[in-house]
Amino acid sequence: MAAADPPAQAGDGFAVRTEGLGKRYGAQDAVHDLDLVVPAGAVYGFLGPNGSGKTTTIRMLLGLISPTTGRHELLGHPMPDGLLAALPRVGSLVEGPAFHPHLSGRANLTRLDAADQHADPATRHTRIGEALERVGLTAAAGKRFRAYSLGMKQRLAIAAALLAPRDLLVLDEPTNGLDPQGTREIRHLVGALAQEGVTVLISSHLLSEVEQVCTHVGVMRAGTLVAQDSIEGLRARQRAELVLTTPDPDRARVVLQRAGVRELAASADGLTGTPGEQPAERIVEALVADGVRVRGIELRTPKLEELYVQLTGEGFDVRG
Ligand SMILES: Nc1ncnc2c1ncn2[C@@H]1O[C@H](COP(=O)(O)OP(=O)(O)OP(=O)(O)O)[C@@H](O)[C@H]1O
Repeated sequence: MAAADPPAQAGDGFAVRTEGLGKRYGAQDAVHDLDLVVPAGAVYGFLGPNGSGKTTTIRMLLGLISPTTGRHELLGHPMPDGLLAALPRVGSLVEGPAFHPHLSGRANLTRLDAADQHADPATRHTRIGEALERVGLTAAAGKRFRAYSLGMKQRLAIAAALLAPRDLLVLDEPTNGLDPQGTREIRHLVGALAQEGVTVLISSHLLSEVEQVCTHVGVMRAGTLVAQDSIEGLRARQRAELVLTTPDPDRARVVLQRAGVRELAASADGLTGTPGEQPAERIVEALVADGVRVRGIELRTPKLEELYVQLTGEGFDVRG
């Protein structure tokens, strides 16, 4: 599969690139002026609350619906003209293939593979065996589809998307409705595919489900892309906060200002502020040297989740 078949060169190193892409339904902009950039080789977490426009975007990217505005490229091919050239290298899980409940996982894949006019019947058995192996369904291959857990069903759908070698895999909410174990399995699978050089675009309304596996994220809010960056880039935007607990806030304020701490604000039991270059231990030294009684000091880096809540204006569901 993709391991033995190196990814074709995506255009300028981008698997997906959109410019001013938009979709209007009546008076509603479901997606507005979208400039999405998915570097080749990335695992791109496409995040946003329900209804923020992720599925509409994915459907436009895959040519399932026509954009109202803008343009986009898929694996370097301008759409829609390059659809036939790009699509064979793109696997997707959007609505999911229709599986037959009474047939086994293997038999379902055989039906799908047989329906693909580009698939060589001579290598079908091997191809299906490899796809099942890849998603960890070899042992359950003979089980009827209806007896599969939701996680197994999702993995079978990914196996179906992997029947041909792919450079790009687009997964729309693949962890939706899965238990933590099923979610971990999908994450593990995405990580393994990325290791093989497959670019993955994975949408989710749950940051916590994709954060560990993503190299890049894009955040949608009400049809607009409100942030797009590498995970490191996003983390770098996070400003640490200094939280000082002291019964001497006035004196502490003077010392902290001198130590380069900005945006000082009174809290119930001390002060908070944004630290400058000085490390925490130097700040403590300075406070103690000036007779400030330090009951507690903490340098807190907000979690990425908090940034997303700010960006989307509403909380993501966070599974505990
Ligand atoms: N065919 C359609 N006709 C009219 N409105 C639509 C259509 N498809 C989507 N929308 C609207 O566009 C907006 C974006 O929907 P979309 O499904 O893309 O969001 P999403 O981020 O994928 O959310 P979810 O996770 O719930 O699927 C929503 O307000 C939705 O109601």
